[in-house]
Amino acid sequence: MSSTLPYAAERLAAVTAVQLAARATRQVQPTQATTLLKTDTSPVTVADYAAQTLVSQHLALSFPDIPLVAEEDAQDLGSSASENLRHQVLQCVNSVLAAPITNDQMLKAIDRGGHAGGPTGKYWVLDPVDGTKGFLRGQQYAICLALVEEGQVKLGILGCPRLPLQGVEEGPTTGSLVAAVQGQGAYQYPLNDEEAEGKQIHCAKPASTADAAFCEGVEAAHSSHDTHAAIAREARVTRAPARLDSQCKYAVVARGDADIYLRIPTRPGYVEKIWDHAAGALIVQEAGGKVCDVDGLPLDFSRGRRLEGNRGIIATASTIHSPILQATQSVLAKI
Ligand SMILES: Nc1ncnc2c1ncn2[C@@H]1O[C@H](COP(=O)(O)OS(=O)(=O)O)[C@@H](OP(=O)(O)O)[C@H]1O
Ligand SMILES: [Mg+2]
Repeated sequence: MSSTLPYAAERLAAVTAVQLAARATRQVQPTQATTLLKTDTSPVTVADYAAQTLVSQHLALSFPDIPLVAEEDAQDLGSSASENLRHQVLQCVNSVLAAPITNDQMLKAIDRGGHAGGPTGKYWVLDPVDGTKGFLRGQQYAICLALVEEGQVKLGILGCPRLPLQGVEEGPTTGSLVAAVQGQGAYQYPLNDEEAEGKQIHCAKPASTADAAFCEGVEAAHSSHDTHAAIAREARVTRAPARLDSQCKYAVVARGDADIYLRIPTRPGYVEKIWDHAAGALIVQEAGGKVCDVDGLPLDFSRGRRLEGNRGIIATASTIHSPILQATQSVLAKI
């Protein structure tokens, strides 16, 4: 891609950062990954901290003045009880760096991620290991990085180490990297193959919802499988859903391996985090798809670290967007 295109320098730095982080996470054995439970009881592992360190550090080299909104902070890692974990994270980080960093540099890099987000300026948005539960099960996860400017997502990268270049099935793979810049389309590459020619990807164009394939998260606590099934019945979707962790769901919709990603909240009160959606939503839109919340509103990334103005997520091929939104609203009206 020509270096004169808008956001070319940011894209290059972001892709390299994600590749570096993906290489580090691949060295962590999921079943033996040292894991902490955060205050919200969600898990965080050596891979999450290593990936956040590497992405934050790499971005700061080229763009020291662009702040970072990222999922993790170094508070738990800094405590004396976490010395063993801290040591493992530093080892993992330094195993992929030509010039090793120190413990203090690692903690500082992680804590660069505390930016508040919001409607003005430029900031990076990072989920270092999205789908941590999938990572721990040996299933899908993704390193997700976006650039937001004046509240709009301009750039999105998904590094998906366990996602084959085609299809939604698990299997031995070198992984996929999917990238989009606003107005420039969405592209896919083999993960970690810098030389490879990118392939432009597009959402499928199913003629009707009856031909459509939908996907959803694995964890029933993160979105309501029952409500998704009711929406599928209402919209006459006949195929069983594929279940995948992480923003790999956006990637498979963007390349036409699925047509619908539903994420309907299981309980009132959960507000989605911007790092769980920024990169993926742009990628689906740049592949020709549509993304909105259950009220049909565009996702508003300008409201801070969470999507304060939205409820749930619907990402679909554009040909079936309206019937899926209608079916969602009709089902939710009856609950
Ligand atoms: N209650 C609830 N509702 C909705 N979302 C929640 C909820 N709790 C957590 N999270 C966030 O879900 C992120 C993982 O999403 P997934 O799509 O991978 O979920 S699933 O496991 O496949 O169902 C996960 O991201 P990671 O922590 O990066 O894995 C969380 O940010
Ligand atoms: Mg996440």
